[in-house]
Amino acid sequence: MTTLPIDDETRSRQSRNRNGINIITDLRFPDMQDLVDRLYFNPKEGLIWLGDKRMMLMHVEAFGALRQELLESNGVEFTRGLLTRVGYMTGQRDADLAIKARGTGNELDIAAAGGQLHALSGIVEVAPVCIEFDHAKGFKYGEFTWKRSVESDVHIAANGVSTDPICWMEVGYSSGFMSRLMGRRLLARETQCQGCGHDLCRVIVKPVEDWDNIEEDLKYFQPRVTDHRRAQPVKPVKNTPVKAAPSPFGLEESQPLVTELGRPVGSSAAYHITMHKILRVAGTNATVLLLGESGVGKTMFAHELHSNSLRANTPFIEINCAAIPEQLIESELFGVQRGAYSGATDPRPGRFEIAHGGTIFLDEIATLSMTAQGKLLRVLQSGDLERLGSNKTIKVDVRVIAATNEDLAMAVKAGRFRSDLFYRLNVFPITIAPLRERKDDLPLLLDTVMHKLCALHGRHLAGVTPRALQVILDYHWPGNIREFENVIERAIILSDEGDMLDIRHLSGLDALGGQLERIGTVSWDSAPAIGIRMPHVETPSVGLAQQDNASHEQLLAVAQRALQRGPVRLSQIEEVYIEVAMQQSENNISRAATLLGLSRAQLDYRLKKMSSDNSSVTP
Ligand SMILES: Nc1ncnc2c1ncn2[C@@H]1O[C@H](COP(=O)(O)OP(=O)(O)OP(=O)(O)O)[C@@H](O)[C@H]1O
Repeated sequence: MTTLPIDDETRSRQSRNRNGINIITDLRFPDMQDLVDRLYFNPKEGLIWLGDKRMMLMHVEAFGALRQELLESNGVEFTRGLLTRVGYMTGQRDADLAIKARGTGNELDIAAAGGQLHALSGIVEVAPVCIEFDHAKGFKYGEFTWKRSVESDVHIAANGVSTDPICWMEVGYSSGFMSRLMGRRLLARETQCQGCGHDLCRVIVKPVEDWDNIEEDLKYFQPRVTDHRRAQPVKPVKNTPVKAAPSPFGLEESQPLVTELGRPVGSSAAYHITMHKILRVAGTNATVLLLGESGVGKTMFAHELHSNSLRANTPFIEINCAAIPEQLIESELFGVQRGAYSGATDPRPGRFEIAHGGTIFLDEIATLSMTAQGKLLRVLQSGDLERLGSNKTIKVDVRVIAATNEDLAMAVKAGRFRSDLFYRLNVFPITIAPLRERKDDLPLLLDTVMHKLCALHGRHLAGVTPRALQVILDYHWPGNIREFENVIERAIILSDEGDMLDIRHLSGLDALGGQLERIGTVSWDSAPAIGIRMPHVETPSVGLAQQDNASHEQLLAVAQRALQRGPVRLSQIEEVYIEVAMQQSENNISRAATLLGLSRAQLDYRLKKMSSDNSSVTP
């Protein structure tokens, strides 16, 4: 892609290079007229737009009153969490606008748009202090000062000087903006704050893994910890469960955040809406119906619901109705009396009895036989069941969570599902959006899944290359999070110890229809790309992304001409690129490897292979 000329102000920055870390100081933001030009007022129709997003003007006093009421009625933790997440979401939206507005400029200008849009929205005046990036790993450190933050002003006006930093929404904004821009989890922290009486606020942004005690900050990005206020028990569960299984995802607030890896994560609006619904219904005894495509996380959310319920310390019994043969499903769910059929030599409790006092999760509910549907309806209505072959009624107290990826209303119409059961189950439906509609979750998911799977496979990876990130963020993930986990797991296994996870490791995506969109990276002047994602920019395709000056059309033309002349060996193309990279880097293997997006060891291996292949064909 083309790089716009750097304006005078940006050029005035000082750049030092130390141990592969580029430190840029004396930064000044570029002219922001391009951003101002995207602010439209249409007072006649009551509309304000910033880019393609509708905005609103709000009195700072009104915001202050709202914030104060939240603080007084819900406490600091709740208010901080809420404002952090509102800020995070706004930052993500502004990052999209920054990419659209400055997509053809250099990366520093795109990043600067965050501070400028924050100021344009009247929230805070931002000044950059220092930015560092690592040649191998990308963005490493950013330091900014803030003046006149809206939150410090309203906080001081209402409460006086605070002992702790209080620009929660602004911190959320910076974290959201930078995470969206870099395609990985970055976190902003206020190290000094005007709300505490300092001259100005000072903010540091770093990758999540480079901060200590990160759990303290991260909990505000998830609604569950701060928003969770359990309802009082509707009625105490009296009976001891038949077989108590410890809940794998218990959510006592005193529990360490280590459980984070086994619990849902996300930062998209759709994710937050789902979590809010889960938490709202968790404290009741209502039956819940989880809807959504395969692999979106229905099972995981069912666990989350149980863990947040009054039954958290009671059994959570999970049953996949589709995995059990039709003739066995009734005995499995409701139990068997001795002699109910030949072979039933012992009486056996069903899953409902085992779940007594706890929760049963019926996955793939649409596959239940009509008889089983009838029995399930009875349990839901009266809590009564009879084991197969028995007349004795057993009373159970079980909360039911059901899930399906089918349209149950259609199944009712087709006569495959009882309408009375459908209405009974549909008391509180929660639809979980597919991953393609909540791409904001991807950086957080990638981070979580990488940590989990690297630990599982004993691999230590240096990170993810910008171009691989771009593919991950732009792919439409038809198999949702399950597919995402599989692709990342395969990629981790294919990577060598110490590698950066790269496009060549993402093999599963090609197999799924080759739906990769065009990708590309932009350069930070002549330094390696720091990973800003450019989803809508027409740039060279996979494997050619490093050649930021070649247009896609030019490369297509070369490929077309070559193939018209006859068959082409892909390995030959690879060799040609390696040769050119070696020439351009004057045979410096490390520099050539950087040009090709490879590690030094990988290029070294290829060079040796090329030379042994060539010597074996030379007479
Ligand atoms: N929000 C999330 N955060 C982290 N991991 C997730 C999230 N949602 C789902 N996963 C992971 O994705 C995988 C698929 O999730 P899950 O089995 O819950 O999907 P599902 O909708 O129940 O699928 P199916 O309909 O096929 O039963 C699991 O490994 C789960 O751990």
